[in-house]
Amino acid sequence: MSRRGRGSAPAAGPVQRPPAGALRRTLGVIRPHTGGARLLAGGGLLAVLVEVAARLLEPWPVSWVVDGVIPAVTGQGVPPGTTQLLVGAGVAVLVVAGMRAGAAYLSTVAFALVGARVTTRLRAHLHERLLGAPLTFHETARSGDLVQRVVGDVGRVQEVAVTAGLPLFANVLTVVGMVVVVLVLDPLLALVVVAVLPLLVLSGRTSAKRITGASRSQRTQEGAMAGDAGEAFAAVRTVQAYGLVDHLSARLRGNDAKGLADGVRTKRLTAGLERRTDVVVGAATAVVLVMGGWRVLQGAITPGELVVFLTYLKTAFKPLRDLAKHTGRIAKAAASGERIADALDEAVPERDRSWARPLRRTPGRSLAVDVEGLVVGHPGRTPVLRGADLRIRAGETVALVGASGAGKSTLLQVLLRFLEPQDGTVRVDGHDVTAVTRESLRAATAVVLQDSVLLQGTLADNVRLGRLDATDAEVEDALRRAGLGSLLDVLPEGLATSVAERGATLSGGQRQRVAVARALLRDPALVLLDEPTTGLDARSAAEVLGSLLELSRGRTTLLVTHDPALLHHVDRVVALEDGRLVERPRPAAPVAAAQEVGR
Ligand SMILES: Nc1ncnc2c1ncn2[C@@H]1O[C@H](COP(=O)(O)OP(=O)(O)OP(=O)(O)O)[C@@H](O)[C@H]1O
Repeated sequence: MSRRGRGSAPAAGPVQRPPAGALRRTLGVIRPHTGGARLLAGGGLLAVLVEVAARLLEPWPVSWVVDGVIPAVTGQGVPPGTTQLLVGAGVAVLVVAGMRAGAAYLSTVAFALVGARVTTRLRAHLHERLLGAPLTFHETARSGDLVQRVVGDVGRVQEVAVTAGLPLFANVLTVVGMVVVVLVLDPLLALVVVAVLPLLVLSGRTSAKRITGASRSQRTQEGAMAGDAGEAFAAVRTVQAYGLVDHLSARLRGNDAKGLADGVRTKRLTAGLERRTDVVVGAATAVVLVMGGWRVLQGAITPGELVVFLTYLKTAFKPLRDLAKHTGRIAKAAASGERIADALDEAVPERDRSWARPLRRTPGRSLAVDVEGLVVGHPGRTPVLRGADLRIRAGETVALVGASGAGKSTLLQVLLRFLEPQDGTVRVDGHDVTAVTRESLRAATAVVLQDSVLLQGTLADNVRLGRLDATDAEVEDALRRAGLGSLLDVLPEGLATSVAERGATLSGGQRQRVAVARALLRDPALVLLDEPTTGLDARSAAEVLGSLLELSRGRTTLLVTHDPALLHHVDRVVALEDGRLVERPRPAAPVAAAQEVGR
């Protein structure tokens, strides 16, 4: 990933983007996924309002008691109805406490549910978008960093939205409510409280900017680290064989240290903000205490009302201190939200042309392929194919040979629409590939690559990736046709045998045949094979060859290979030379073929 450091160039130091922008982008990312959770959010909001009202009512029974008992304390006798007042105050405290507890519980549950629903949708959307992104995107992105965004960053946004966003919202409402009540009681005293607020907002804003910057940098480091770790685990055999464990661990430690430094900076900034808030609020309390006492002496307010003032200030203390704490956490979540927004912005799905139509195919019928004057290259590079022509009749098998880097795999990428022709045309069954939908073209095609990837799951699950609705019988038939019948017979759990991640528990040849079984299940009209036997020993290669012949029989097949043994079995051989395709005689014997390919 490029622009804002998809792990490659971590953004460090001062902030490049104001937190308001980061926060706005985060909210923009969340908003489309809130549909359906709005009713629940509305209920949660109502509960928050009730909780805020309870918080505002809380000190009033105390005020009644203070004002009620003062005459007795000052020797003016016990006013009538004092007992009822005391009992009433006690009941009121109980009612308000119950109201507050119930409302707080309901709002927490409601917002936790909203958070979970929205997050599930956002995560699924991000995952789908990234998985469907063009290969050019994935060529520069690091998979570990993308995983970090899908799992870690989305999780952090959710966690903070529920545990900080909600309290922050309730706290802001509480402070506003308190200011209103205090204004009604004594505008002069209220002025002191109101004067403090802009100070707090200003200091919060500046700190939030810095915290977002440090958090963003920390998250980028974490993404880079996830990228490093993901690559290392994926290549664990090479890492151990080359004795690279210490080297790669040291690299991870280096990245970790940089990330931790940013983490400490974030903590320092947050702690600074919280302590500044303490001092400002403490100063405001001192002023209210002095001025409040003076106003009571003047008779402007009652002692009970002064108690309300002071209780409000004490109660406001907590929201304000929390406000500082939550500002920091929200700034961190905004940094995560930005990373999600960046990924969504950059992983723009490839759109089919507006006139593109699905490729219609009749089951069992193959498709002819016509390549005419094809010019194509990788983004930012000079074209690899420069005027290539090729015609493959329906059902024909053509081998494509050529030196390493000649552009053989590039041609397959064009046939799969991973790359767009810069000039010339590629037709499948007479239709220009750019005028058919990618989905239908790929649905008609099966691919077997040099190193077939298996996913965690059972053997059947892995074959079924070729066609998700295939029955067990169809899966078994495909495996047997791919030459894995004897393996299936000796496996105690048969189709239900677990396959380790990336197929580590199968041999290279078996993995390739599972991939062929997967392709067979698709009943493809076009088969693309990219060096399917490379890296296998002679015996495994011969076994895989058998399954490949079964797959290509009667199907239009383009086979990229360096393996002379495969060339006997094809109808024609074409070679890629200087960006063009030239017909070659089909070798008569493996030795001759080897010489031919090795030219
Ligand atoms: N994603 C990419 N981005 C930029 N250049 C690329 C990319 N993939 C391949 N290339 C370049 O395009 C050229 C053709 O590559 P391609 O993989 O098609 O060759 P090939 O004939 O299949 O080679 P091999 O037999 O070694 O697999 C090479 O010079 C390669 O460096």
